[in-house]
Amino acid sequence: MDRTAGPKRRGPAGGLSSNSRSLSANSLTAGGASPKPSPASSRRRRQPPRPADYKLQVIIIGSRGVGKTSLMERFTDDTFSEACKSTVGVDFKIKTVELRGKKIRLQIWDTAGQERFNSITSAYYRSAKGIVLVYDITKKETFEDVPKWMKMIDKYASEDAELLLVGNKLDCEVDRTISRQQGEKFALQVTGMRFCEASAKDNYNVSEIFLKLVDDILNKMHDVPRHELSNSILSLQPEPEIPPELRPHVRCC
Ligand SMILES: Nc1nc2c(ncn2[C@@H]2O[C@H](COP(=O)(O)OP(=O)(O)OP(=O)(O)O)[C@@H](O)[C@H]2O)c(=O)[nH]1
Repeated sequence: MDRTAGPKRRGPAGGLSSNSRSLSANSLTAGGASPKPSPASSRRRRQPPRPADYKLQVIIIGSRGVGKTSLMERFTDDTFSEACKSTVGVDFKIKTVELRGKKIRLQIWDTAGQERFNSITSAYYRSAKGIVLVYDITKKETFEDVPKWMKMIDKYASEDAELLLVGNKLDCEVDRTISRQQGEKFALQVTGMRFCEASAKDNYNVSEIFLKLVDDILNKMHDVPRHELSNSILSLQPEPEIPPELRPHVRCC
């Protein structure tokens, strides 16, 4: 499969809300003096949480130290650590998001950037409905590695997987070595690939990355009525000016 040729896939928009996996109000015990709960509260307590309408898998790939784990943890737990702990093999976290009335259980696979784990991580590409390919805007070599990661995608991922290229560490603007235009230009060459810059540290565009990906994945699924998805507009934080020649083409989240 070669994604580097052919027409661009259409980019849907998405208006959405999200919520982390949390204790349901239904799990709280009823208070009050009576040891016997009222029929209404007893009904509430027994009610199981609404099951997810969809279960989706998303994988995060990219070179060592670009911030894959940080993006995942920022999205799932709203935490950030300055410590550099290399992922060994793969790790995952789950977050449930709500998108236009649909409950989606998102399983996010965080892969090791070190090449020696490629034989392990490649096994997780096939089932991913969405792929986030990350580079570090301050480290040229991580951007130069992007074609290598594209080869992994071409080899192991489903052709239907939604792709998003992310230039992370936008908070380190002074150390930037890869311009936004370079990232956009690369994404333009790949069929249907979106592009955005983000900062796991500053929590900039992080939830947008995952929610946009989910939105795109849902758009592809037949049983979601088109009219439910057509009005979605993802609220983005303002981004730097895009040169006019690139604006109409780039699918930016
Ligand atoms: N300034 C800044 N630092 C970041 C950002 N994201 C991650 N980092 C730092 O970059 C280092 C590597 O982050 P990780 O999330 O472990 O990177 P990774 O891509 O998961 O690394 P591997 O597991 O080795 O492939 C850590 O010290 C993070 O604190 C960011 O947005 N801004």
